[in-house]
Amino acid sequence: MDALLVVNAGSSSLKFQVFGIVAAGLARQVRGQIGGIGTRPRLQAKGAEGTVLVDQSYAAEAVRDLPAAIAAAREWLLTLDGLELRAIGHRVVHGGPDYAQPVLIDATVLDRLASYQDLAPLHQPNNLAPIRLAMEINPDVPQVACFDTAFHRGHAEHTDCYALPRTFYDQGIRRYGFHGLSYEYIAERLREIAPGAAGGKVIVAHLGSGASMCALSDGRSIESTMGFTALDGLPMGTRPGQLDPGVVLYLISEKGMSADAVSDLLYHDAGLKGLSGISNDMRELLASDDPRAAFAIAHFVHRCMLNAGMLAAALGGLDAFVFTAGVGENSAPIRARIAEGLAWLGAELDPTANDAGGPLISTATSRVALHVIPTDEELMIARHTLALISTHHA
Ligand SMILES: Nc1ncnc2c1ncn2[C@@H]1O[C@H](COP(=O)(O)OP(=O)(O)O)[C@@H](O)[C@H]1O
Ligand SMILES: CC(=O)OP(=O)(O)O
Ligand SMILES: [Mg+2]
Repeated sequence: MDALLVVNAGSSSLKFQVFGIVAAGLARQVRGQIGGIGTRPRLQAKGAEGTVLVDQSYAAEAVRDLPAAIAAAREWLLTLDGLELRAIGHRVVHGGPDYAQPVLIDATVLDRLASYQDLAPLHQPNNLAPIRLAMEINPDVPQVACFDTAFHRGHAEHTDCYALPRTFYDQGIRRYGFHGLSYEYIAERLREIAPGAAGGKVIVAHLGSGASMCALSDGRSIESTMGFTALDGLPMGTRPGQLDPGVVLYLISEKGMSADAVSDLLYHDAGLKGLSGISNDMRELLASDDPRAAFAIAHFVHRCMLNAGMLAAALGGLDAFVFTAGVGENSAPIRARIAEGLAWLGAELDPTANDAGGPLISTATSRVALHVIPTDEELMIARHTLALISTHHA
């Protein structure tokens, strides 16, 4: 069967899917991930009918980082039979000022994407490594890059800029926003499951190891909590979210930290991990009775509530609020606490529906509909990849 492989390297997970290319379009064959990288690594994959193909846990040291996860996933994928690889679609977190659409990758494109490495150090190297590997091993298989930033590129310029002299904007120092493939997928799903709200004012909260929110107006992104890099906005597993830039200046000039040391702090040792001193993994914090875990969670919920208010202002109201990604899809207690912070906007949680995981978790009288929608960045990537290789070969 002709097949398309999709690779999505996140900050704590490597997700992958294999699709058959059939007359009707795409037929999912495998959906898998290695999650809990560096904490509780676990390779899981399911087949077309949801049958478990593999479920294997590793010691934390065995899959310490994304490159190790890529190697482990590759080893497992090579055991699959009967698939003729026709294309590979990749999530590439940063598309910089150049890419507002998915692109077929060649050496020139790859060089340009590598030049954004410092703008997404947690992701871009891990997004590009499998591209280079596949170019070496299968140079004839076309590869497509799909960007987290692309969905936000329609933002109005006055929302997309920092209040810096104009020349900085022209140099590409802008509020790009991320998780765009997830938001694009949710906007599509909303049109199917809640067409009324989909045409209105919606906030989508992508709460995973990386976390952000997006304001959707009639299905288009008009604002996001992330900016130039994926450090801004909400607190995350190991990133602080919004931070006064004065803190960075102070650490360098007064505390003698090098730029590398500050970068390490902001990408690897801050966020839930830094604040709790326990873990970057929300599951471990929820399970802990250490007060520092509760403190980190309280901070996370507080910042989610504040950022939701900001995006509601950008939209001029709110019709629906969507929870997605690892925490948003799986944690009823976190959803409940964030929903409490949306009560002033007219959101009313249905606790039974929330505990059952949704999909609709608001009461019948709630003025704001609350949804849980599992995201599928890989499906979005597969569609873009198929569309690009089809036009390219036509
Ligand atoms: N049942 C759960 N309760 C709370 N948090 C969860 C649960 N399941 C997964 N998570 C959180 O989701 C995170 C992973 O989300 P995911 O969207 O896959 O992240 P990423 O793509 O950024 O690596 C984990 O770090 C974990 O904290
Ligand atoms: C951009 C980003 O933070 O991605 P992830 O949530 O997959 O780490
Ligand atoms: Mg992710």
